[in-house]
Amino acid sequence: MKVAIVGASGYAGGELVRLLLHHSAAEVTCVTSRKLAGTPLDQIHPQLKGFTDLKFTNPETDAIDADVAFLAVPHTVAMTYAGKLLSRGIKVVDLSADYRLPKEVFEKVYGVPHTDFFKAPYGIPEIHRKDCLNAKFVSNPGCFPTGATLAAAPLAQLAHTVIFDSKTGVSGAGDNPSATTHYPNVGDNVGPYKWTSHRHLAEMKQELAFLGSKANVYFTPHLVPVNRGILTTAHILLNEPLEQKEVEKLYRDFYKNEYFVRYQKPILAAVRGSNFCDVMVESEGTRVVAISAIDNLVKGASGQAIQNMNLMCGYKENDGLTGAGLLP
Ligand SMILES: NC(=O)C1=CN([C@@H]2O[C@H](COP(=O)(O)OP(=O)(O)OC[C@H]3O[C@@H](n4cnc5c(N)ncnc54)[C@H](OP(=O)(O)O)[C@@H]3O)[C@@H](O)[C@H]2O)C=CC1
Ligand SMILES: CC(=O)N[C@@H](CCC(=O)OP(=O)(O)O)C(=O)O
Repeated sequence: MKVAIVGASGYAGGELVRLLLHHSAAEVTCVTSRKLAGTPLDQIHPQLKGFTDLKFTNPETDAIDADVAFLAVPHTVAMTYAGKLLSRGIKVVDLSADYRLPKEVFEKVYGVPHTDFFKAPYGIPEIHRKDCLNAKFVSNPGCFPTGATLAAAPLAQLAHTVIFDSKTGVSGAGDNPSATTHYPNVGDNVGPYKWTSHRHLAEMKQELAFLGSKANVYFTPHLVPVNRGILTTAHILLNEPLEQKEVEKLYRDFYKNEYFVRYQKPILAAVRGSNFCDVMVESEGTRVVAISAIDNLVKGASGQAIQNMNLMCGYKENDGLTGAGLLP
């Protein structure tokens, strides 16, 4: 199966190539970058030296010859590629935010018009597996909403308030340097940002509502000096108290058939490089603290995108994704 990656010079694109090396059937045949057309991929992603001879090409949709294309480009860019690729019979997984929300919500949150909207499955397979199976297009979720939704899902219907507090690694900001990601500003520091207004809040609200929740949902992200990973602490305020063993059973049951969600103490460094989401809960009556850890570039982006490709194309859901994390 031929795979194209549009936006392969970025972090998510590089991670797609790395992970797909382990897939039983997928072969990456096209990697695009406008700025680096003609440059060998391994000059930009030296971790891939010896694994590929691919060179970057310009992302002209007519020239992309593939069975599946991943769009690892910024939001508002993906919408200029998705429809054209689909009309040529190419299945598409979009890693950007362009198809995660209804049109009017997207336009409000992102402050731009959507120029090619269509409805798409929201690719957290643990929540929307049926919609992703055999789909021609899947919208891959945001990194924060993935960790947050998986932390709160089993209690969604029993809560009146859910407060997500996340710590994220710097690779979440992509490979374009900025004052925020400048080392002296990040190192030895914890930086809250968009305290009450992060664009991912809309996805979190959407997913908890989909799970039947009527809870008020709040979210504050923090930048921490690590390259990869998101640790989310969910404060889940319940309508009625629940004992520890009841809450734990709810989580274990909810995820009992899920390969990628493990009920164990979440350690940020231990999921790095893997597609696992580790989650654990502690109850103090009407407040439950649920904590999840994911790698933002894997379960939060490229790994989950491959999980979705597997569902769309009929491969085992964990094909290419069985690698363990790293610790330390
Ligand atoms: N980093 C993360 O943790 C996560 C990222 N995502 C999403 O994945 C997508 C990629 O993210 P990331 O890899 O971090 O981003 P980067 O900024 O690291 O890379 C972006 C890529 O898109 C290409 N690109 C940019 N503009 C255009 C354009 N107009 N047309 C075609 N290609 C373009 C760039 O190459 P060139 O400019 O040379 O063409 C580059 O290859 C984004 O939508 C991001 O929001 C989702 C979840 C987590
Ligand atoms: C550290 C950092 O800046 N993280 C990014 C989110 C990561 C991401 O890529 O999310 P999208 O797919 O929705 O773009 C942010 O807070 O906007």
